[in-house]
Amino acid sequence: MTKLRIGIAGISGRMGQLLVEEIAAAGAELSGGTARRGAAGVTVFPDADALFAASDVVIDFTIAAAAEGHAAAAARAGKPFILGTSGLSPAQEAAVEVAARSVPLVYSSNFAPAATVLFALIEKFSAALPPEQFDAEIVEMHHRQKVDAPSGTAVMMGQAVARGRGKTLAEVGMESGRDGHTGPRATGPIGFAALRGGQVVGEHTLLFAGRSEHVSLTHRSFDRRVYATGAVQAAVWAARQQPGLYSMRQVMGIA
Ligand SMILES: NC(=O)C1=CN([C@@H]2O[C@H](COP(=O)(O)OP(=O)(O)OC[C@H]3O[C@@H](n4cnc5c(N)ncnc54)[C@H](OP(=O)(O)O)[C@@H]3O)[C@@H](O)[C@H]2O)C=CC1
Ligand SMILES: O=C(O)C1=N[C@H](C(=O)O)C[C@H](O)C1
Repeated sequence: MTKLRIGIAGISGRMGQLLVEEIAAAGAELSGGTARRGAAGVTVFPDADALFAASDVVIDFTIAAAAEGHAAAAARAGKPFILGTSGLSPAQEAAVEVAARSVPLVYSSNFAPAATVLFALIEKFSAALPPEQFDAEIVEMHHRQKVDAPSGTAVMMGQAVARGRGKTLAEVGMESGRDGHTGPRATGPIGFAALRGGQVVGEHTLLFAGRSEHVSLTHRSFDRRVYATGAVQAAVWAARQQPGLYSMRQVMGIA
């Protein structure tokens, strides 16, 4: 049986290096990757088009500015695409949605299984805890190298809170990085705070703060390999799908 050939955009990165190992562990074949300064021991292609030509599926953990072009390259090649990069702007996400009209595209800012389950739970909590009674606040902490804030996972948590309340995140609003004379907290918007320091892999807490009680939901990653395992699982799954934009919840079969 021929092995699934998986390529990695950003093969030299923290996630890219772990993906090399997880692709082998899954019994798939590494086609190679892209890396602007090269990478030892793997095939490095000159650009994304060459990477897609040599791959059955490509996984992207790069930066937002590059991810949009990689999604377009997926559409040109007609190959499934797994997008883990966070921090995309609304315009960049719109470009990803366009690409997903012609190829299977799994997009998630967190491929860890327990985080994926948590998004589903958050919707249920939020549907039962109305904004007039419970303020939703999200606090995240990451390693000092992280370049985007709030994290993609924090945004996905916010989206899940909004969905549970029958709205989009844009409709409920985000209050990010409060500073100075902010006035009292508004009813409805979701608060976001980002801490950066050391080598924290990823910690996220969603707090529902009511007048007389609080409930908080926390996810902690101790090893970023958990994301690489999930992304490879998504790649194997996407290779069998029709074109469309998919979530990790769909990959895992979580309603
Ligand atoms: N969805 C999830 O589960 C997870 C998502 N992430 C996200 O994945 C992304 C990458 O994280 P991480 O691996 O820690 O980051 P790194 O900085 O370690 O790696 C980023 C990679 O992107 C490449 N890159 C940078 N700029 C460009 C560019 N302009 N064009 C092409 N490639 C580029 C770099 O390669 P080079 O410089 O060699 O070209 C490098 O290999 C982040 O957005 C992060 O938030 C991280 C963990 C889990
Ligand atoms: O940059 C990281 O490291 C991580 N990024 C993702 C995010 O932005 O949520 C996932 C995880 O938190 C690690």
